[in-house]
Amino acid sequence: MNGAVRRSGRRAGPLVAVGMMSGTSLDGVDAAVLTTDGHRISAFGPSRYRAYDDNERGVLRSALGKWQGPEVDAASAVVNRVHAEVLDGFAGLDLVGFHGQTLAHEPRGRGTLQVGDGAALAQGCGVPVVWDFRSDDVAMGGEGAPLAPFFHFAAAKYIGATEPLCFLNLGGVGNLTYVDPGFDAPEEPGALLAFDTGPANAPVDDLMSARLGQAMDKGGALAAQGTVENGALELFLSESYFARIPPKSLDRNDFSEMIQLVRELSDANAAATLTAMSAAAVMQGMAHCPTPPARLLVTGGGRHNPVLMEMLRVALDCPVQPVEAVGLDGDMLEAQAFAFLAVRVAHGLPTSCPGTTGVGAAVGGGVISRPQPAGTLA
Ligand SMILES: Nc1ncnc2c1ncn2[C@@H]1O[C@H](COP(=O)(O)OP(=O)(O)OP(=O)(O)O)[C@@H](O)[C@H]1O
Ligand SMILES: CC(=O)N[C@H]1[C@@H]2OC[C@@H](O2)[C@@H](O)[C@@H]1O[C@H](C)C(=O)O
Repeated sequence: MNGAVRRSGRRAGPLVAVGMMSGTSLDGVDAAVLTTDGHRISAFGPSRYRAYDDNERGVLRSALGKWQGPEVDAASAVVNRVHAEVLDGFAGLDLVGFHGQTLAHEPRGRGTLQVGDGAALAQGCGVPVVWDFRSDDVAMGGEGAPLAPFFHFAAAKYIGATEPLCFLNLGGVGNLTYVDPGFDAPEEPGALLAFDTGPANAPVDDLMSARLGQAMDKGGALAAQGTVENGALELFLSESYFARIPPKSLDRNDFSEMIQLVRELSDANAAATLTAMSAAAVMQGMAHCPTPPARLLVTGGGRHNPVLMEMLRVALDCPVQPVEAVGLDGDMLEAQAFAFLAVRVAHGLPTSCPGTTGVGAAVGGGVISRPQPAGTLA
């Protein structure tokens, strides 16, 4: 283990970290290796994906929105087991960044809950694990999300961006980061503005699951056959969330009643309308950017949906491209973000700031669990 893992605040050397993310889509676990000193990305490493099987996904789904109880314990056990399995495929690591699975998120209420036990994971793999990334930010008045923006800042520097640009993650929920790469550090006021745009793939996934027993609208094939119902779209856009000044964040199921807005529509028209809602939420979000960005780089599973991507291209004034256009991996960007954030936590650096979560001052969240030597465990 590299001795730099401490909350020192001084500039420490690069570490090899793996980040592991189980997102709101409940599709599976992404894991990706990154070498970084917490400021600069030195190198990207190997990555792995492990899909949840139907049984595991069912266990996670039944625990969504719950804070405790047997469903939460069962979900936690699935998360622990699958992450330990994924981690087994990596070698030569200094550190693990373990996001866990968000089950509930109410930053202005009961808090935020990501299940998964980082201490047990550290004991199992023999490498320090950084986890519970969001709680400190929420405790200090922040939204606790999104947290990828500090990584987006480093990614903008990595690709040599000189003008302000946006990253858009289209996961179950959508989140947007405006980055001004002219600043030296992500926590400088003005360097970042970030927030959740609204629901992204979750409503279409839920529709496909409820009506057709399928996990997603693959390639936007169903939406492509449908027509957008503008009345439902307007009702959706009248939600007060869209006018709220960012930073702001969402729980996966905050907009779950959207399905009701399309209940009278055919499968194809419902898919087209829900897809248009996700795109419209992004358009509303883009209006909050302090200056027009030079480009919108799209990451997350939604970039594989050509109908959604075309809706964004038609609606926005700037080029809309998958992050692959600048050499990044849009399936692994969030996992890489939690590798990056783990190193920042280990080096005593902040992981969120007023521009990204609305927290009062820059805060370094996360808990570090180190494996205990044999014989010291109770
Ligand atoms: N080929 C495809 N066609 C259409 N949609 C797709 C395709 N591939 C992935 N998706 C969508 O992307 C979703 C998964 O995206 P992703 O893995 O980025 O989500 P996540 O990381 O779980 O969510 P979040 O970022 O909100 O935590 C799927 O559930 C599906 O809706
Ligand atoms: C509470 C929570 O888990 N939020 C997720 C979710 O998924 C997308 C969006 O909502 C974003 O805010 C966040 O994840 C990403 C990785 C983030 O924190 O940047």
